[in-house]
Amino acid sequence: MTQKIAVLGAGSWGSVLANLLVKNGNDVVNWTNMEEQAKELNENHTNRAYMPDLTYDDRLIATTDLKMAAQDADAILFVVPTQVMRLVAQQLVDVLKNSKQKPIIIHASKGLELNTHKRLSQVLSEEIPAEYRSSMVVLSGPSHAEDVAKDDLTLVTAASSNINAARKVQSLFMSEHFRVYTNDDIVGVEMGAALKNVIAIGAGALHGLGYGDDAKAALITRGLAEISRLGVAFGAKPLTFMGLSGVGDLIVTATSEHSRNWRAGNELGQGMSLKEVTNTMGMVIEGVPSTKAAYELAKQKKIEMPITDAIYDVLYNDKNIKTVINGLMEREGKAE
Ligand SMILES: NC(=O)c1ccc[n+]([C@@H]2O[C@H](COP(=O)([O-])OP(=O)(O)OC[C@H]3O[C@@H](n4cnc5c(N)ncnc54)[C@H](O)[C@@H]3O)[C@@H](O)[C@H]2O)c1
Ligand SMILES: O=P(O)(O)OC[C@H](O)CO
Repeated sequence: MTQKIAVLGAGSWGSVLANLLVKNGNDVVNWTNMEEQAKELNENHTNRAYMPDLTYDDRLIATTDLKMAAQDADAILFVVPTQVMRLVAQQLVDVLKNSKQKPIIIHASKGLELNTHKRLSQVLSEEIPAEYRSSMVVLSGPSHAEDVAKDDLTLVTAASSNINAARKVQSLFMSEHFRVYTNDDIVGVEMGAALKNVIAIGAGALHGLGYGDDAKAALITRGLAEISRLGVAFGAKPLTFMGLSGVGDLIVTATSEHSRNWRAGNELGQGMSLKEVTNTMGMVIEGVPSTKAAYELAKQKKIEMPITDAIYDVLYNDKNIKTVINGLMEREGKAE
C-alpha cells in the first residue's frame, strides 16, 4: 500500500533516502529549510550542492512547508545534522498534534548532541509527544548516499524496541539494492553510528600522513574496542558492535573516500587546519562534535578511550597529529 512519507532534511542522505522511498512506490515529500533547494529539486530534479551527479525521480516533491510535508504522514524520517535535530523536532510538534493519524518516527542521522551528550532517539523522545516514543526506529549501517544513489548494494539495520515498528521500516526501505535487517538494540546502534565518525577522522588522518595499511587496520580494530567499551557502559549489547551498524559502518567510514569524516581527517593529516576543513567541506562532519561529546562521556564514565582522546586533542587542543600518534604508540604495553 502506498504510504505518505515526510523526509526532513534534503542534504545528501535525506534526499537520496527520499528518492529511494519514492522509487519503492511511496508518496514522499522532502522538507528542507532552503527555498532555492526545494525549487531546484521540484523544477530540475537535481540537488547539485549535495549530489552533483544525481537526477532525482520526478515524483519526488520538495517543500519548505513542514505542515505540508508531515501532516497526516504515515512515517516521518529525520535526516538532519545531529546538532539541529532538537530544533527540527520542536518545529514538528504542532504538526503532529494536528495530524489525524500517528506516524512512525524514524531517524537516519549519526551523532551525539553537544552539551547533553544525548543520543538522537533520546533527543527526539524529549521533544515529540510521549505516545511516539515506544515506536521510534533508527536506520543505520554502512551506507553512503553516493552508493545508494547509483543503486549499488547497501545493507543497513532498522533498530527499535518495538519489533513491529522496525519491521514496518524494513518493508518501507527494502529494495533489490537496499537490504534492511531489524535489531532491538537502539543504544548499541546509535552509539556505533556516532562513535565510528570519530575513528574515521583518525583513519583519514593516518592516510593523509602517509601511514600504511597495517596502521589503518590497527586503528579500526582498536577503535572498535573503545567504541564497544563506551557503548556497553551505556547499556548497549556487545554483539551489536559486530553488526552492520558497528564494525560494518566503521569499516566503510574509515576507508571510503565518500566519507566526510575520513576526508576531514585526511585533510587534517595533510596539514589543513580544522577551520579550513570545515569551511571547505560544505556538508556536515558529524565526527567533530561527536568527538567532544564522546570524550566527555568517556571521562564521566571513566572509560579508557585513547584514540578518542588523541583525536580530541587534535580537534580541540590544537595538538599536532603526528605527536598524538607517537603518544599512542608510546603508551605502556597492554593486554589486548
Ligand atoms: N551522507 C551520507 O551518505 C550519510 C549516510 C548515512 C547517514 N548520514 C547521516 O545523516 C545525517 C545528515 O547527513 P547528510 O549527509 O544528509 O548531511 P548534509 O550536510 O549533506 O546535509 C545536511 C542538510 O541538513 C540541512 N539543515 C541544516 N540545518 C538545518 C535546520 N536547522 N533545519 C533544517 N535543515 C537543516 C542542510 O540544509 C542540509 O540540506 C548526518 O547525521 C549523517 O551522519 C549521512
Ligand atoms: O560521510 P560520513 O563520514 O558522514 O559517513 C556517512 C555514513 O555514516 C557512512 O555509513
